[in-house]
Amino acid sequence: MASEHSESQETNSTSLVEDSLNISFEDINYTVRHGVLAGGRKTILHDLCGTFNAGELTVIMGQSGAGKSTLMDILAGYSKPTSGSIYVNGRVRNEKMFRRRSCYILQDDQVQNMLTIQESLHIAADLKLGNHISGQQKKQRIEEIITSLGLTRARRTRAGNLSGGQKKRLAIGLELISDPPVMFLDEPTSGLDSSISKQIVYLLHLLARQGRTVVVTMHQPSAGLLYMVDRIYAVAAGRCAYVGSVTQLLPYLERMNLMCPPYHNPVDFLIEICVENASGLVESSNNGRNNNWCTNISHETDSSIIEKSNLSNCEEVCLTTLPTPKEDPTSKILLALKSTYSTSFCKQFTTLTRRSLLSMWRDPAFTIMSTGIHCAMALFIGTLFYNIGSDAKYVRDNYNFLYFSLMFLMFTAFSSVSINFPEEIPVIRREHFNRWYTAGAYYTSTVVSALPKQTVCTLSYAFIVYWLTGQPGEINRFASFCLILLLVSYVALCKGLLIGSLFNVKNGVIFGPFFIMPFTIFSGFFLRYTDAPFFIRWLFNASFLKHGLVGVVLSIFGMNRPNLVCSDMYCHYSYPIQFLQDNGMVGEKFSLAIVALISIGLIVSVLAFVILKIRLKSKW
Ligand SMILES: Nc1ncnc2c1ncn2[C@@H]1O[C@H](COP(=O)(O)OP(=O)(O)OP(=O)(O)O)[C@@H](O)[C@H]1O
Repeated sequence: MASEHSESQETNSTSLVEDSLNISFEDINYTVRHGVLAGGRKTILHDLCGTFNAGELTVIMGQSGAGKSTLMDILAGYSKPTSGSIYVNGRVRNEKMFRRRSCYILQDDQVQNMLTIQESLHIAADLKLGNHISGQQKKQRIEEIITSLGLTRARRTRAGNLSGGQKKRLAIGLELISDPPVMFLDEPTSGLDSSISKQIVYLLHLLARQGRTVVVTMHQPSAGLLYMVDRIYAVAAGRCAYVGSVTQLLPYLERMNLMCPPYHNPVDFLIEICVENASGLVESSNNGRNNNWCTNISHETDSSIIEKSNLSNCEEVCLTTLPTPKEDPTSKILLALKSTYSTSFCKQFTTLTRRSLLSMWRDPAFTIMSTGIHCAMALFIGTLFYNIGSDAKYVRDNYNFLYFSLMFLMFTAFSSVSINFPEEIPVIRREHFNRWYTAGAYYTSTVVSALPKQTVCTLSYAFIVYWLTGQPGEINRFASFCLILLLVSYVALCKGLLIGSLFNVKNGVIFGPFFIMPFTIFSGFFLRYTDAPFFIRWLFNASFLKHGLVGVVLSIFGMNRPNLVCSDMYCHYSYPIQFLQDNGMVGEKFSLAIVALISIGLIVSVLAFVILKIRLKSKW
């Protein structure tokens, strides 16, 4: 096969003019580390070869653990093979170019639950088509997709309320916006009943018939689906057991004296006998090189397929209005762009922020609950420390109140993001891989759209407690107090994003406190900076809570605050300067606390972004 392929790199110009992309691969090996300490390696794919053509629906099938998803990941460009080559129309694949012409719909595909089908498609069109396609054309494209995928009646239904089949169709529709000629789908029918599975496979069959190369993995396609499948690629323990048409499968097996019982699904039979006859099958298929059994690919008419597969319920899926890639200029307009992404960073950022805010607006329960909790806690704390602010007798209590406020805001901001953010990762992974937006645009929009809620919650809390605890009625002190609380909650929010980027929800809940608790120890509240051993003092400077505590204490007791009234015989802290001195804060500066908080916030944000980027690149 190698000789058939030109070794020249696939050039941009050739990709631009080609509407159909045939994919072939040669000697694909994939090895992973097996046991970090043992240093062993495990080979998952062994010298796999094969060809998947445009205009055909190819199903990669095999037992669980055979290596289907691994092969699919490699073909889609999601992971790199350890060795081997992939060709597009006979030329070595240019990965960057290929990713612009293909899409990958993952198994755990998730959509934005709070948005309706129509809104999701509009956002996808804004991100994937940008300003290169006019508003009118975008609208027309969305209408075509909605009609073709049979989603007209559900167009105003939120994705979270859609059935499994409708959700899958929406996921496919979102990628069809930019009309990629190559589509990869990992287990598109998993979790769906047989009638919905038929609908999905019929849709994929029609998409293939329009000239696309459609490759899907399926554990074990049922007999009812096989009429719509053009090519089967059976994987057995990382090797190819059969490549060819459905109709040729039985003759292929019979030639090897493997007789499928009458009325038995040949695919089920192949899967059953795969293990014990693996070596013979792999030899016979020449590990995917033997294309003799592909000659009879039927290309049956739609009416005969509908009849044979009993597709009466599926008439709603009908691609009559969707133009074929040949007729549709969208893909070519997008390919002519120099950049990998169709839209600028700004456009991606504004569209993603709009989407986040819209989702938040649609699901106000979380925002209302958060604000409610902040207000309720503020009332409780305000009542507990009622009117202590101007009395020298309660300076210690006031200090405790200030520290508690920082801790409360830190934990609420941290946990709200560290729990919510990991749930978004599967959506971001798909959209980012399919070049909707850069990781930077997504990350920036996430931070920016989280700020309004955090600001409202923090200011509600600050306003209530400041007033109830009877702090000085000076606008600049109140403003400084609010500013510090806001900055502390923003830094905690960024730390939440960092943990959310690193861990899933479960591990985030377990490990999150380990990441945040050390900052409480080095805040200066439990152990004063001046009392700490010399070699750990730097940890105080790295603790945002220390700078937060300095900031709030200075805003209440610093800035030349006059002496406090004493309601007792003797008050040790009638002179605010005395309190600052005892807590080692005399030399501290409010402006430095602000600078330190902003710097720590920026460092944590950058770290969270880098981790998110790494996570999106890897499968972790
Ligand atoms: N990173 C890895 N480390 C160790 N083993 C791995 C790794 N990735 C995949 N495997 C193993 O490789 C084999 C093939 O995995 P793959 O997910 O491709 O199978 P599959 O055919 O798609 O299975 P399923 O139908 O259950 O999804 C499995 O045995 C899996 O455990």
